[in-house]
Amino acid sequence: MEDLKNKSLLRRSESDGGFEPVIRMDQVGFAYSRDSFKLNIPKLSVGKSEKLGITGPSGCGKTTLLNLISGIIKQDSGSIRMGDIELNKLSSQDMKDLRLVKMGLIFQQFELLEYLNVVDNILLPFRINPILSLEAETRERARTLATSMGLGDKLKRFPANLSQGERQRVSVARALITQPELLICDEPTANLDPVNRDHILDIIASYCGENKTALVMVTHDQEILNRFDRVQDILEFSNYKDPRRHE
Ligand SMILES: Nc1ncnc2c1ncn2[C@@H]1O[C@H](COP(=O)(O)OP(=O)(O)OP(=O)(O)O)[C@@H](O)[C@H]1O
Repeated sequence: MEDLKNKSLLRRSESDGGFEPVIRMDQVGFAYSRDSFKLNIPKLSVGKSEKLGITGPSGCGKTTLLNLISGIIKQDSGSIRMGDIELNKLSSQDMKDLRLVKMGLIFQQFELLEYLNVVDNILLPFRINPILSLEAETRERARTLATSMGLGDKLKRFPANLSQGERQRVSVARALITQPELLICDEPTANLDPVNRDHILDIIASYCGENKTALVMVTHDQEILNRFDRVQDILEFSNYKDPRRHE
């Protein structure tokens, strides 16, 4: 994708005033196979600076939704757009590039590389794809980001020598180092104690607030959902039958 290679898509539009959706789904249908679990999403969008919480019972399709938004899987029908880019029209390489440049992903498992130290784990997006060039300024930014997350004295440590909360802070910094327009989080604090949970959520919220980054986060935790502008229960969009509900 030439635009991405020229990095013109790296720039944010200043004219969108925050109302233009960063991601927009229309009439999206998805099934892993016939006669199985299905998602049907008439409309769902997330605007610049908006914080959308995603919830619903286990198995109702929350991770599937995140995988659709991040282009890891393709919908069967309908459209998913990021700005004016229709995701399913991209080749798989262009989709990977788009994901790398415009999206930050944070998961429940921290997914750090054990043989890289804190700074090099944060810089991973720059190491795996030539469309992002690793400059001295980026390295400095990684150090500053890590320091702002309380990792300033651990920049050269390897993941094995970090606590759970520290590991997740590294993975948050790695998701933010590319200055994404959209941050996608799948239960990012599920493996953390309440103190570390609140610390990570505060870091994410303040980053998104300062940078007008759109946030989509899956969580079961009602306390976390209270922090969001909007909450969407994915059960509404899926044919999943919740065993806890009696007809
Ligand atoms: N690769 C796959 N192939 C077939 N079915 C799948 C696949 N991945 C998930 N499913 C099914 O799709 C449904 C939705 O799964 P998904 O992981 O999106 O749910 P979830 O709401 O994120 O669940 P949890 O809260 O337990 O993580 C489930 O019924 C699951 O069994």
